[in-house]
Amino acid sequence: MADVEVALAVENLSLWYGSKQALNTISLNIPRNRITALIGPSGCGKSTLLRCFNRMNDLIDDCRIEGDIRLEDRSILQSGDDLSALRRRVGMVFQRPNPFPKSIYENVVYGLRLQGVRDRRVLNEATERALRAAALWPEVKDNLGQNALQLSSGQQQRLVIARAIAIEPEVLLLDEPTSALDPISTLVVEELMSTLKQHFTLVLVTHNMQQAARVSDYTAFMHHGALVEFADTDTIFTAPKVRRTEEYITGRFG
Ligand SMILES: Nc1ncnc2c1ncn2[C@@H]1O[C@H](COP(=O)(O)OP(=O)(O)OP(=O)(O)O)[C@@H](O)[C@H]1O
Repeated sequence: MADVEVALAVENLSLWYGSKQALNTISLNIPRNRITALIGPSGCGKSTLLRCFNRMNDLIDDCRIEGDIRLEDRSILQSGDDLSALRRRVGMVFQRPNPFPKSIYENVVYGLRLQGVRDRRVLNEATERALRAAALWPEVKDNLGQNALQLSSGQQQRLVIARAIAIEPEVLLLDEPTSALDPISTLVVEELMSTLKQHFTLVLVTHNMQQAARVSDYTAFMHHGALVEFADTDTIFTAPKVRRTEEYITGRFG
């Protein structure tokens, strides 16, 4: 990892839901402009760690965090911090496509309108740019006024990605973004991730080890809230250093 710059630095991060510890002293550096996959058996803490990066866990009562996360060298866990500013910099896409019941156009410009952008030309250009980047433009360019809920689920997921990137975040968090999609749409979104990393840092939670192996540059294997091994994806899948990683990727548990 000597040649890559760090987007997110996680330092001794621990998290409790009430008395239950879900993350245990995790430290790792998420490289900029790369795809980092978080893998591990159900309940190991993947989504919890992902949600720390845009402080979605703040919504949960009884959630306590120790340690630190730095985004481009500045801590994001300070209590006085502006959460909407953080979420502009760290966007998120969920398992089920969740477009708003509005037109395709209004979905894409949603974040820009919240920021007070009114200039029609700016909004139009941003819409085309985001939809092109999300590999959806050719399919929808003549129907931008159509209700987003009429799109297929694969198109909806690409629209949600367009909505997230329209405000040009630095980091895009993807929580099992293809698990509700058919195999063809899954491949389209996987190809899309590979092009998006030119502009964004991507962090991907996936249950699908083939997907992690196909699309990610780095893989973090987690178990029982701890980070067991973090390395470039080839190393994790072909020559892991820790026995538990090897047992997991060869399907011996999980
Ligand atoms: N809101 C919550 N309140 C209490 N416990 C929670 C909450 N969210 C998650 N947990 C617990 O924290 C642990 C980690 O959950 P998390 O969802 O991060 O795991 P995961 O690896 O993403 O799992 P999966 O692959 O099944 O989605 C689990 O034991 C889970 O039950």
